[in-house]
Amino acid sequence: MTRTPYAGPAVELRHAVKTYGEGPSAVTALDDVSIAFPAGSFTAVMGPSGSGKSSLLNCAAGLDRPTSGSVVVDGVELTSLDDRSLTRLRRNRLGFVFQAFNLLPTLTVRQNVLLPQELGGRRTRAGAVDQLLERLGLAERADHYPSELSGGQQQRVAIARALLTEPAVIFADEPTGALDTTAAGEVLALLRESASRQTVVMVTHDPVAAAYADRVVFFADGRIADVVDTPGPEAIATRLTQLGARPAPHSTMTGATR
Ligand SMILES: Nc1ncnc2c1ncn2[C@@H]1O[C@H](COP(=O)(O)OP(=O)(O)OP(=O)(O)O)[C@@H](O)[C@H]1O
Repeated sequence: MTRTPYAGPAVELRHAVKTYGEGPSAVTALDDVSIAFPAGSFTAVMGPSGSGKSSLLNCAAGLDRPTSGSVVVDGVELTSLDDRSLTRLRRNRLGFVFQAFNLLPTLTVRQNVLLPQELGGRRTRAGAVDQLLERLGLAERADHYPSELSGGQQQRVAIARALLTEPAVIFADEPTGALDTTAAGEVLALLRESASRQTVVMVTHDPVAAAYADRVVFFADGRIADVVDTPGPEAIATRLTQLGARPAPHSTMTGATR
């Protein structure tokens, strides 16, 4: 079946509200949030701890459902999908990269990259994994195990795994949180490069990491406090401090930016 390309934003939240709990102890993590992530863009989401970044990511990626409002991903209204269809859309159209690389230690690099496809019972085009590993500088590592790789290499394997299905959107949650400055720079450059084909939405506490994005969305108290196009790390750090965030413990502010 051919799919008509969808011309709208890759991800859009409309009046999204996310409330945890009920009554007086209820917490509003997303307070009427409307935002669109254009196709092919790279957006960093920042804000103080508890400001709603993970809630945004989880709702935008269909890992959680908003209490009210709507989420449209790649032209599909997520709130209208049952759990099975949502899982299928996540598998086929979305990629995920987390701080913990989430690789299986008993599988090689190649097997780790292929695992989601195989679990989903799908075939992979011959040569697709090798091409991807080549592109990500991992060609020599295809038959190695995660314990034989550096942190940066492991995260690149996780990115290869996320890219294999050529998803519409990559959601990254603190992808450089466990990496040193050099490895973080390599991973961020890869995400940047991917953003020409995929849309990337990345939650980070690190102003240097955020400076790789096309724009930074700042959250405070469950609302969007600011959206800034291509700010530098210093401007990002200043805005974060104004919003009440403490400096990130693992910030790579001392390292080079793009
Ligand atoms: N499952 C949950 N149950 C109850 N409250 C929750 C739950 N998840 C998040 N919250 C609350 O919702 C608010 C927003 O949380 P969220 O995790 O989205 O923030 P965050 O910006 O990602 O924070 P951090 O930077 O610390 O990860 C916080 O007050 C948090 O305590």
